[in-house]
Amino acid sequence: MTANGGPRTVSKSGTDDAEIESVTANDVPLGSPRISDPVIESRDLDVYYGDDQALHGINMGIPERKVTALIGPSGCGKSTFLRSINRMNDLIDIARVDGELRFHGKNVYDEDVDPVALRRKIGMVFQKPNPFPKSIFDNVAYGLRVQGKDDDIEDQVHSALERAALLDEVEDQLDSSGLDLSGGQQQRLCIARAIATDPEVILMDEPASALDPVATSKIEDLVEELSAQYTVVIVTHNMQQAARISDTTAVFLTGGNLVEFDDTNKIFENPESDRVEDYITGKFG
Ligand SMILES: Nc1ncnc2c1ncn2[C@@H]1O[C@H](COP(=O)(O)OP(=O)(O)OP(=O)(O)O)[C@@H](O)[C@H]1O
Repeated sequence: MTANGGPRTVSKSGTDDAEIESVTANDVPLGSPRISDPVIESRDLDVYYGDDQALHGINMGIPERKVTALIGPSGCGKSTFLRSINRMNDLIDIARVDGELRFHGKNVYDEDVDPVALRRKIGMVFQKPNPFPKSIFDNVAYGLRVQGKDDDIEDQVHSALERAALLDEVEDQLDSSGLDLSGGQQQRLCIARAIATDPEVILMDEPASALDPVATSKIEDLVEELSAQYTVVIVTHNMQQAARISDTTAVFLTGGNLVEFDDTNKIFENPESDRVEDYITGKFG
């Protein structure tokens, strides 16, 4: 489990000036592995809800085709950061973003970026499975039809269900309602829906927190498999889950600060920050 380019430690005390210079943003979290060509990069990202600042100067590069976990205590801004990646915060009237969030080097907050087109490239799966009240087939076909990509739709739906590790269980009931599936199956259906239109990035906000242990384990296996093809960014409250499935881990702490970001093994075995160590070992949070 290594980030692209391997784990490279840059401490805030500044032992490697060249490395710090290469980060044009003002401040980097502890750790900060060198990631060549990150698919997503936040630079001095601040997010406000009205007068309240939820995120402070987040600087982070997310490696391509890896699983990056966002962890930290409740209210520290994990979901806010996740939503800032595909501009879902635009849907919250009082939310405001400063700084940059780059996707392949382009700031997604530039005026010429269409958030709907952006969300086709950066899909999202939510905490509570939210299939449409339609058949299993139509759930997966929905985005393809909206985008006019309905050639070979049968094949595309089958392929998405297969990649979401659901096809074997639903092959004979594609016309049944998606709402009749179990919670775990519904979540995999939502993942199939998200990947059917072939995004590059999948954002997941605690996708297994509403599921039982067996369904959770299936989602975890699936997340690892998906990272062969997609960049996955996942918010989780479950530290064992982050340790099991992610390659890199970002630790946010109370107040909306990204304190440490590194190779997952490093975060869990030998974090730089005492506060992160206290959090990981369950002393608070
Ligand atoms: N829609 C909103 N309107 C106003 N404030 C919000 C909104 N969403 C989040 N916040 C505030 O922003 C801060 C960060 O919340 P966020 O949900 O991003 O944290 P989180 O780390 O994901 O929390 P949790 O683990 O509990 O889901 C919190 O103080 C929260 O109250």
